[in-house]
Amino acid sequence: MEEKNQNIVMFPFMAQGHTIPFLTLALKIEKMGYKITFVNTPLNIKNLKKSLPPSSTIRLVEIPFDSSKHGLPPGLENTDTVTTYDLMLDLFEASLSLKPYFRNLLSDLISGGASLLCVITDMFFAWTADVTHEFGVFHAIFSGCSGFGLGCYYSLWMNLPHRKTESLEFSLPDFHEAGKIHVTQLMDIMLKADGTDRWSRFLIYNLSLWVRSDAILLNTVEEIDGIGLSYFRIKLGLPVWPIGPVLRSVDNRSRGGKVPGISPELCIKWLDSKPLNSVLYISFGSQSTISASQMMQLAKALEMSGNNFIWVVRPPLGFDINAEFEAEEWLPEGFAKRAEEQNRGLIVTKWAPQVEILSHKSVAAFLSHCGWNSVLESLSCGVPLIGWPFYAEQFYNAKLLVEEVGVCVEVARGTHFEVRREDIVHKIEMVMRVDGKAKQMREKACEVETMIGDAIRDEEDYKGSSVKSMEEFLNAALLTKESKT
Ligand SMILES: O=c1ccn([C@@H]2O[C@H](COP(=O)(O)OP(=O)(O)O[C@H]3O[C@H](CO)[C@@H](O)[C@H](O)[C@H]3O)[C@@H](O)[C@H]2O)c(=O)[nH]1
Repeated sequence: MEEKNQNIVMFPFMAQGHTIPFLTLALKIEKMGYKITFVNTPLNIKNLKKSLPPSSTIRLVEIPFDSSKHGLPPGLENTDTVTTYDLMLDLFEASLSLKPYFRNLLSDLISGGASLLCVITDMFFAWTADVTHEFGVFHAIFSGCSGFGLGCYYSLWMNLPHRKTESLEFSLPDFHEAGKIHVTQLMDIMLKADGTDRWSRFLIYNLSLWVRSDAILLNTVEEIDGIGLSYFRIKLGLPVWPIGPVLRSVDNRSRGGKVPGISPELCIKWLDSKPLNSVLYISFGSQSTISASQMMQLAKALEMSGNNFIWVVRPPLGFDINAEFEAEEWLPEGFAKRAEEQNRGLIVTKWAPQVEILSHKSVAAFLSHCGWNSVLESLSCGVPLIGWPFYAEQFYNAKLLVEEVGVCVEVARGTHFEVRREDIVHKIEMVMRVDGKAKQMREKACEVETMIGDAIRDEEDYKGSSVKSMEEFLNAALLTKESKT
């Protein structure tokens, strides 16, 4: 690796779903020879220290933040410990106070002699673009979301189209290519939004500032996400570079401090004992869970379908998500015992080695909330999905996978949805069978696996689309730097 005397400042929003992809990207850019300064609030920096490999030279830098000055509970610096949307919004609004400190931080870096190539910040920190430009430095926004999912999210907040129709289904005025959106694909805060409420005000202010950046980087792949990428290219008039998949390594360090509920070795041993394409993997990302009644229906569906499964369980909604899992209370009587005795199911509490599981040839399908990292990890292994999106852009990720890519069937929407075990069984069979639609989906997922593999191929005579995008981004930042000196 050629050492480059160039600094890149990276600054994610204070949420695990944001810090993890940022850190993964930081580790990738570090390997390319750049020096990384990774900025966050004090408590987040403390936690991030545990996630860095010992060999990393990434510099973790604190930006001052005192939650109690913003009416937040003491020590609240991350959405992980947030229990209500109101509190989350308080944290979003409080993050605007970081502006002068961020300016000082850049000023100190530059006056300290650092050669600053660019600043990469979160989609919720678009105000950093103007601050960065004060120093004549290139600014990019990075998001771990898909172009399609984020495009729908962006357009919905900017236009609030559901407020202008009585219909349950509607198009996005500036993103017709996305097709129809159904009201069940809107989070509660969006359903209630009218443009004057606090959420609308914060988000519309923030999203309107995206055009001030110099580029958008997305953890996605041109070949599967062209519709969303085109939307942003036209809408913002900026380069939009798909640089994904930037995936966590199987080394679980970057899991954000979560304790694994099972070792990868045990998991693999269990999977080794199962036939090819026979296991359903079920997990709802890093911080989500389902309701107690949904959990019961899902468990009963798993018994009815008779398939092998690995299920990452967490206490249901309304309980502390980090508490011990009470199988007797939240699962049907004797469910866990039967799964173990019949050697049919592995119930994992807290955290599973997801990347290892999805890479195993016994895994046939993934029942997922369609968080974009999970989607990329699944498709990178050619595993089709059963979608159960909960919130944010997950609804539109599922839409992309069902309607455009053809690698997913949707089983439920949201955490209030009354899901029936028969419907779950039907969807599991649709994806797990060896013939019919299941076969088509598996073939399509394998095609997508190849596309993703090609996108990140970096050989002397071939550079994949994501490799080229990363190069174009770094060259653009360098050109800006050279033009200012
Ligand atoms: O037991 C587990 C559970 C999760 N993971 C990992 O945790 C990550 C979860 O990411 P993702 O699937 O994207 O889910 P969230 O954590 O919910 O993701 C947030 O961030 C995503 C990317 O920005 C958005 O698409 C989602 O809407 C948002 O909730 C993945 O890398 C998984 O491999 C594990 O390794 N083991």
